[in-house]
Amino acid sequence: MAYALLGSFASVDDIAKTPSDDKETAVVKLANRIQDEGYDVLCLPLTTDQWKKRWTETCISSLGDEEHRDRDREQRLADEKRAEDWRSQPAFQLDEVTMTRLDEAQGVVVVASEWLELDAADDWVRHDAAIALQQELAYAAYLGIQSVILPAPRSREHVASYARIVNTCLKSVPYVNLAVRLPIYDPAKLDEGIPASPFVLGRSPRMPSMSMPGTPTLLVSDDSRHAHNRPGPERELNTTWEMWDLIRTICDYNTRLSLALDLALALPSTLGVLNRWSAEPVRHIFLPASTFIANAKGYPVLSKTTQSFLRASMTHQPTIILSGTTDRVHERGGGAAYVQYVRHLERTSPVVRATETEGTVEHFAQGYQDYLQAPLQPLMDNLQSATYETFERDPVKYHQYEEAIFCAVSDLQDVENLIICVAGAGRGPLVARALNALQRAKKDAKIYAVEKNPNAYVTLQRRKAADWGDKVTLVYGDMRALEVPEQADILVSELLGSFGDNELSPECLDGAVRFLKPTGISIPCSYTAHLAPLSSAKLYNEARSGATASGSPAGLETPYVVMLQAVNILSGDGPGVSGACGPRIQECWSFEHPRKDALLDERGLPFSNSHNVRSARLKFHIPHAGVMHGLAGYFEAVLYGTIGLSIHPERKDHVSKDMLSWFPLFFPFREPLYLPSNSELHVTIWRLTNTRQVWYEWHAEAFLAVQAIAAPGWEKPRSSSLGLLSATPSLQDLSMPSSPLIDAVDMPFGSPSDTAMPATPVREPSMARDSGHGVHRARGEPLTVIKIGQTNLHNPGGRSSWIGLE
Ligand SMILES: C[S@@+](CC[C@H](N)C(=O)[O-])C[C@H]1O[C@@H](n2cnc3c(N)ncnc32)[C@H](O)[C@@H]1O
Repeated sequence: MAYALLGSFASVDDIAKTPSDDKETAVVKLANRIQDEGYDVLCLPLTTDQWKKRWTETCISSLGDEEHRDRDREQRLADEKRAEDWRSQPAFQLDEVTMTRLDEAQGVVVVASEWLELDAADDWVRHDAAIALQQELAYAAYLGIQSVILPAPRSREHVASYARIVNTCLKSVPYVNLAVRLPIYDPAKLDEGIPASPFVLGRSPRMPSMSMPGTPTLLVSDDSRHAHNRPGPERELNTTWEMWDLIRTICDYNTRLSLALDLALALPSTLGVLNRWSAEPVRHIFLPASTFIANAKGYPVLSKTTQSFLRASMTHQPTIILSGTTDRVHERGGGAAYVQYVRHLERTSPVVRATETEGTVEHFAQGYQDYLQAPLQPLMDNLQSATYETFERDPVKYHQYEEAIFCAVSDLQDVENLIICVAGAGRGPLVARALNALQRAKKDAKIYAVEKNPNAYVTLQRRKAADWGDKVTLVYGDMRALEVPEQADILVSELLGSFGDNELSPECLDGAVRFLKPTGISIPCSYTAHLAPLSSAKLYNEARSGATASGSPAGLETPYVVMLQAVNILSGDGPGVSGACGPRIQECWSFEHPRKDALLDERGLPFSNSHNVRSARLKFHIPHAGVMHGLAGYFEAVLYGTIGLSIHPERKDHVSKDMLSWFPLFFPFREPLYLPSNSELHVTIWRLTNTRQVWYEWHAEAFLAVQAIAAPGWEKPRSSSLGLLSATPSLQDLSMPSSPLIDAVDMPFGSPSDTAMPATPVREPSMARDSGHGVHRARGEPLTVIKIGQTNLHNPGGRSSWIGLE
């Protein structure tokens, strides 16, 4: 099965060089030829150099710059009239477009005129570029083209203008998918002495030729050309991503807007930063032949980082667009070598391998990746037979249970008349596993199987009649209310949800523990909920579409079960700016069984559910800037001894590899929360309850460390008893902050330094990085932590989502 489509880029020259005849145009011939060469998709520019020439003459030459100031007035008026005519009725001439027929346009990906500067500093250039882009998109829509790659943004300064134009285009061309072309980063900016591209700073007349899709260069800020302000790689990488984040935010996360990542330049080895693209809608990847290096035999291969990146990108099922493959950039292999190599990367991608290997979660979950499902409510609802059947397909979960029962039974060698109670038996798989374990341990026991689902109870009766006989006694009813004739030595249950307690295992086992002898064993004996901050534009959009459809925030205040794929966990291991951060994925709370602490009534039941209320406040270190769309929830359970169940991403393979039964939980945020590099995230989550329901509420705050530099106008005290202060900075001393959000930071208060002075945004070069593990102070420069953002309180009072106790 192919995960990626392979695209071949044909330039205007390629089209011109391909002879056409009455039956087939050059474009149709090229499309057929590339299919024979193993490609799936033809990618080509929509317009020709004639269009660029006319647009440049019309819109740039008429601007009246130095060169044209001397022309006579009449000529200038005529030029301006021509431009106005075009603006009021934009249309192409025949030779300005590469395609005119529907058969040419079928299935192609087109590149809009890459020389259009939608983020030009000049208002007129920008205005006319916007009209030109709309004209191109309208023409693409006329031909039924579904995918258009937009000209790349080039200026951080004017990217909002770029985004505004793209948003207008998304509204005016309703059916075309647009992709923003973006290099992952621009190493030229790190290389002092290399002048910024004339393409970036200059106006359109000096634009490069369109024979190849030129790799766009980003203009971070004009200051970046000065050595002392040069951005580090992290900032450079952040800038391209932040541009994308701004564009998609201005376009309100439009699902027709995606990314065309440009891999023309060698990738940095900072893989942690590259992970962020996994949470973004990467639909196309540009891969020119020049990106490849030659191996020892002269064949084209990619650098290790690019290989890993491409392999990981297969989750997006992107169209990988190769260009220049016939230009003999490499000695050996010819054009076919590039195609074979990319297909090899696809085959050896871990995600592709996992998906194609039977028995893995990835194989089992095909079609469910990033698909939001409402969690089961097995207490309130009666499950369908098909749902039980899906559970029963997981060999790992039942194997773990059998091992746990086997070990517990073996440890109870001395107990006579052993009794096992399976609470919530469903269709009976745990009963069958308990019988297996007993046989293996050469022990006899009486088994009680308790089930409240009347329909599953019929299946249990059938199995008792056919397989189990007198060894098993069935008890129909709710374990919180019924009585069993005798107490058990081992209580087996599987009432766990993706977050451990979210299918009300604690509440149900409060009732079932009455069936257990005081010395008895509960399998599971404990379970723990875990959380991690998550970025995923896809999940946010999915949850939001539910909320928009219903007109209430419910969709964004409901935890979902979801097989996570196009996501990025934003946290990293490390102490963070406060020094108090926990690991990348953190424990929230635990439940233990049998529990010893609850006060019980005469029937052995707790008086209220207050003992099952929980809360957690977690601090996460955020090494790389990202947008948080919610929290990923996981659980781990100890069944018995060292035997457990885990969906914790870092431990599941050690504890219960290839277990299929649980996908993680996703707690969405109503609004995305921007987290700058080296920030700190504080998450508070509560498990709350009343007599009828259990629900979660969640909230997050973001903090950033800044150095205590005085605000402009503040004067350094002549002698500071605190001894903390650096010299009063001038305004020029404050270089551009690494994130636009830092500009919006208020003066802090309540921090130790605020008695002496307010803090202002930090000067980035003095914020030393601890190899991605937090920020430490540069000598003599104090850090203060300021709050930079927060979310709403989600699901207050369980207004949008809850789990029913009745
Ligand atoms: C997640 S299913 C597990 C079923 C089975 N043990 C298995 O592993 O396939 C949980 C089962 O517990 C039952 N259940 C949930 N709460 C219960 C309660 N309070 N009393 C009795 N049965 C309950 C449900 O009807 C369901 O059959």
